[in-house]
Amino acid sequence: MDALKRQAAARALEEVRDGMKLGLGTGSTAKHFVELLGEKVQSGMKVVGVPTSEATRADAIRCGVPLTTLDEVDHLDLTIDGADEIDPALNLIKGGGGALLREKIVAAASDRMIVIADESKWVDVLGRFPLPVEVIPFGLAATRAAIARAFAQAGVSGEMVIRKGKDGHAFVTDGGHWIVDAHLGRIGDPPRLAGLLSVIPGVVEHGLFIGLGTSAVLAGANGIRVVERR
Ligand SMILES: O=C[C@H](O)[C@H](O)[C@H](O)COP(=O)(O)O
Repeated sequence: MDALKRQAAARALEEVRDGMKLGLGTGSTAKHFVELLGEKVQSGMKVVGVPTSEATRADAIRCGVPLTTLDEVDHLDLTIDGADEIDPALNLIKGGGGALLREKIVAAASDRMIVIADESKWVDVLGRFPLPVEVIPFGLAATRAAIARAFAQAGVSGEMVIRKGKDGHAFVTDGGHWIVDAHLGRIGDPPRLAGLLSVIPGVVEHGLFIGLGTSAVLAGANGIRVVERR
């Protein structure tokens, strides 16, 4: 599996050109990309990256990839990031690693987003992977009730679980928020659910990425395929 992730990362690297401003994703697949990009930088390629998490920032520094911020540059040429699920419309579930908020800000500031993954992430319908919803701890019971109402309106339902860290306490994101993982099974209309969740005051962001992925690089036992968003 790890070899497939690296193959997808290597294929995406072929799209990187000298002088590009890049969004650097988070997770085990994106980490391969950062490492391979670091090798290119060592051999002379000039790029600059905006990391989507503190973990990726540390990886990029370790690999010698020059970094900037979205305060210093207001737009990026290309973001390369992993995903937890990808559907045929290139709607995504992201946030398995808790980085969805910065990932979405960075992807939205990019001209293109290439999603890199092994084939196991490709699904007909999103939802088997629990949907991460990043929330403010204040007023959480009220926010959960509002999320449940949004689920009902979108025709989905399922258990909501507050994500725990390794220490057994609530997992805290880089932004200082908590994550509710919603076990929905099947999300029939991802854009509708995304819209309903986005207007809930206590919801900071959710893991549905709609219209952000421009292509997906999928590595499987039979090779690599590239899917462009129609
Ligand atoms: O918050 C984490 C990110 O959305 C990751 O891109 C996603 O969870 C996929 O990670 P991995 O490449 O480790 O499966």
